[in-house]
Amino acid sequence: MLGQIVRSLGRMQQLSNGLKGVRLHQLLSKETHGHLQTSLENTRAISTVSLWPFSSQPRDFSQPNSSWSPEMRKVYDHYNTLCDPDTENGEEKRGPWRKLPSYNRSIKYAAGGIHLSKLIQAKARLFTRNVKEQGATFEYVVFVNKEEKRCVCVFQAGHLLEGAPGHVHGGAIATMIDTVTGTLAGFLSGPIMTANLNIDYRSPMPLGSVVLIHSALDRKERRKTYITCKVSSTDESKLYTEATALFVSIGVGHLFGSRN
Ligand SMILES: CCCCCCCCCC(=O)SCCNC(=O)CCNC(=O)[C@H](O)C(C)(C)COP(=O)(O)OP(=O)(O)OC[C@H]1O[C@@H](n2cnc3c(N)ncnc32)[C@H](O)[C@@H]1OP(=O)(O)O
Repeated sequence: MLGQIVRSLGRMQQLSNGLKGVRLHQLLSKETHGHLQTSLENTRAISTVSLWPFSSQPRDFSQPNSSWSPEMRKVYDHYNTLCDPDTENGEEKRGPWRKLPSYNRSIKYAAGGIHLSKLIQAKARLFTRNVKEQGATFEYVVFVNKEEKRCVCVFQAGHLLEGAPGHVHGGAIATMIDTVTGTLAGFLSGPIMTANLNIDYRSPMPLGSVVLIHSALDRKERRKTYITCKVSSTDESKLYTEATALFVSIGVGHLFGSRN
């Protein structure tokens, strides 16, 4: 068995060596190459979150899927259109809005530090993206406006997030607030951790709701990034939750027990 694995690895190595120097378009059909090229171009535009340390192509969980309600899709389309480039005098100009991709794993080894077993490291998944059934928990997509230092998340709360009967669990709402404010803080300040989160729950959020989570930079002070957050209905007539969050910038060693 072990011998078989070693031989397979050897064959893969030979194949990989043989492929060196071969261009991508020589390996793929014209159409596949075109799709890949477009998706690479879209990914390149997103500066801080595009480094993917794994060998396989990751799935972007923030793409529309069949569980999305018409309301979720409509708001997504609205913000997605803001990300489209404008053409002026035949020249493409990009506005300040970007859609951020969303994967189900964080950066290898930063998932929990070197003290975790290889098995746990391999199985670790992002909390908000760890249920396979589409629409059951957190369906969301984040759009960021770099110039205005703010972002908006369109969030559809699934049936497995129940807290009070028929309504979304406060911890699930806190999770989304931490995720969205943390995404913005990370986008603006690089590696950070949540130091403080204050939440005011203003009205109960029915399960299945589609809501907007607006986050904005309040201020930066040395290593501290302060973010404000409001959760409302998509027409912004109903306020569900308000929050403030503090993120502290960390060095690479922080998650490994070192202060450097
Ligand atoms: C790709 C998907 C993206 C999803 C984004 C998800 C984001 C989610 C992020 C998280 O949920 S992280 C998990 C929850 N957070 C933690 O586990 C953090 C645990 N706490 C720590 O690791 C440390 O306490 C922390 C990094 C927050 C700060 O420790 P440090 O030793 O680096 O900082 P230090 O104590 O020297 O404080 C630095 C500054 O922050 C201030 N500070 C620290 N903790 C504070 C606090 N809790 N409240 C108020 N201020 C605080 C502190 O007073 C000081 O202010 P000054 O610069 O003015 O002196």
